[in-house]
Amino acid sequence: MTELLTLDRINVDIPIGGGFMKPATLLQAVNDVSLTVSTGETLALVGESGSGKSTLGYVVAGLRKQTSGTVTFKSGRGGESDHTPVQVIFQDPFSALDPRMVVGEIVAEPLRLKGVPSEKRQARAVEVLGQVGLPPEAARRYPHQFSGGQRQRIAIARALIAEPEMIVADEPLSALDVSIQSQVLNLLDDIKKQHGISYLFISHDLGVVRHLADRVAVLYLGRLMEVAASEDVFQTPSHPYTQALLAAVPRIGRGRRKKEELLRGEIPSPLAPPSGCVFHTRCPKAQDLCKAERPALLPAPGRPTQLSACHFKD
Ligand SMILES: Nc1ncnc2c1ncn2[C@@H]1O[C@H](COP(=O)(O)OP(=O)(O)OP(=O)(O)O)[C@@H](O)[C@H]1O
Repeated sequence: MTELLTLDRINVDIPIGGGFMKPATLLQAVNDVSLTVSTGETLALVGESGSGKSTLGYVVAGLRKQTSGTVTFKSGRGGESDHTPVQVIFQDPFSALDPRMVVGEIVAEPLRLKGVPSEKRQARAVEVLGQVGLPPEAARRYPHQFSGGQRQRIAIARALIAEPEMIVADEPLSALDVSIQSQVLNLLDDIKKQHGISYLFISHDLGVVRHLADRVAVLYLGRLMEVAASEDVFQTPSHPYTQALLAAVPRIGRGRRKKEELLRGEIPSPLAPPSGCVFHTRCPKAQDLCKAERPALLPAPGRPTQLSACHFKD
């Protein structure tokens, strides 16, 4: 597989507070993140709230500028330039759709911006609505006339019409009823197979991630803790933080372990991240070295493709 997206040492620092003669404090929302996503691959970004998943997704989608580091796309479409490489699907499909426009116009909006004539736009809109399981009449209705799951389908159609090579999906299922989530999940899976699109899939739901992701990147306080194939992350997690995240997921027959057995204390303030390994304040394996030195993201023992940023990894 060829690498479609390469992130090289991405940092996003957000200035907080400050004022006249008073410097702002820099919040390191994303810190030194390097990752690749191949053509047709789904990379999931996981981690607790505030770990920097959305901020990194916005950088990939071009919605936010990184403070330093580079984002490179290598299109698999050779000489073609008339396409948008990345589209985004957000968590809340209602606020993402303009309530005053009919669905056909909403879906065709990316083509309007490119100057595609109206008739051609509408025909394409009906075509992509069909691809997400909505009838041609949907084009003439308004967003409020649809259910949450249907609205997320409309958002997916709007992303598809631009023929992206990658979709950044930021918690695309979490605002939907549980009964609808698996339908939208299956649709995303089908689209990937049919169109060979890559996903950067942001989710805190590890069950969904296990179903959809080829590889998983685990973030904590803006830093990468572990990056590996999905089955390695779920079957033999290497980093103590990944192990704690997985152990907190209830499984049939064995329940959920107590949170305090897994993660000590609260997540530290991102404005004052711990020294060395940022996870050391909550880690059951932490030793003096962890306070002093930041561990590099390196292969786990005997597992060359499973990268883990821990001095004492399994
Ligand atoms: N515009 C902003 N102003 C101030 N702080 C911000 C801003 N955007 C992000 N942050 C901070 O950056 C850090 C990373 O936030 P981000 O939303 O990327 O995390 P996340 O993992 O996506 O969390 P969630 O799952 O809650 O969406 C957090 O500490 C957040 O408070």
